[in-house]
Amino acid sequence: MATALRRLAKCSVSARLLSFAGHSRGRRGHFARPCTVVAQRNFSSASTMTVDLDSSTGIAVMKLHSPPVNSLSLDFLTEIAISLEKLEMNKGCRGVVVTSALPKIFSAGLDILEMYGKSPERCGEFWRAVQEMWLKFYSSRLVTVAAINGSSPAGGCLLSMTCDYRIMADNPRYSIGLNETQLGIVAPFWFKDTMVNTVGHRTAEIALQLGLLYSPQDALKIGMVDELVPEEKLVSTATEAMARWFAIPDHARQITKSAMRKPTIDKLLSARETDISNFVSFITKDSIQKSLKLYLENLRKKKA
Ligand SMILES: CC/C=C\C/C=C\C/C=C\C=C\CC(=O)SCCNC(=O)CCNC(=O)[C@H](O)C(C)(C)COP(=O)(O)OP(=O)(O)OC[C@H]1O[C@@H](n2cnc3c(N)ncnc32)[C@H](O)[C@@H]1OP(=O)(O)O
Repeated sequence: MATALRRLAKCSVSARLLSFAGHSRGRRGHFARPCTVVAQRNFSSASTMTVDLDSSTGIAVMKLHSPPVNSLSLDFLTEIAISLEKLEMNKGCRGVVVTSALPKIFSAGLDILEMYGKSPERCGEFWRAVQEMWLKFYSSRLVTVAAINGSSPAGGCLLSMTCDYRIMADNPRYSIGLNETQLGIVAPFWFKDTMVNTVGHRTAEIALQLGLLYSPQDALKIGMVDELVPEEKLVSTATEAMARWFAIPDHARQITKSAMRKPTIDKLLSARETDISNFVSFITKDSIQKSLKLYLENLRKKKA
């Protein structure tokens, strides 16, 4: 099943590129299994998330549910990317709210177990799926809002930064940021570019080098998130925020989004294979594997 999903993901890259600037309408036939929208019905087949599209508002809510921490494994990334692709293909959908179904955690970022002790081939396949998820979200024609209802380190922060707008639960126990350097790894250029596009160059420089994780209040101060609300109001605030974006004609908003993001997207598209081989050679180094091992042990010790 997961392999079939991944194959489908690979085939749909061209569809994603067409989706820029409003060319996506009426392309439902591109999929072997077009999704049928029923008001308030869940149409996701994956067990790791639910996707509910309200056809009266055009807003879908994607709730990530991959216990214990929504870490982004190869299969989970593929399911997320395909779920977004299905929404993209659906004329009735104009926006998506991404949130977590797990308590206290939005996403723990990339699944460290996908990067530790794996073959170079598997690491390459994993990295392609990370790229694909980023490309799909960053280039989405939809209005994307992250409703961050828990901690969101590294890849979790990246996922939220691909969205057009971020609302976080105002809970000082949660944190968000690109903390890669703390694991002894390096955020690749397109993580860095997404961060720079979100918070500006100087803040990104400090945040990335120190691998900082911010409290919601501090994340608001630096512009990593746009709004803080009490947790129980998160999804309702996200759907309300969506109304402001829906008030703008879709084509004007989509072309503007494309103009803002296209240079960053093109940079990865033109270096995709090199980026994969850089990742594979970096992550499979003995020294990096040792850092990851230590980090995993510390995570486990923290619990004991
Ligand atoms: C030259 C450059 C070229 C190319 C680029 C090269 C490299 C770039 C490479 C990689 C980029 C990576 C980006 C990432 O996303 S790395 C992942 C970073 N994530 C983290 O650091 C988060 C770690 N986790 C936590 O901080 C916490 O778990 C928490 C705050 C999310 C939740 O805390 P809790 O106390 O609620 O839960 P825990 O007890 O800590 O965890 C439960 C369980 O889950 C396991 N786990 C946690 N996070 C991960 C993860 N990211 N991947 C896999 N597994 C994870 C944790 O170990 C526990 O497992 P056990 O129950 O003990 O088995």
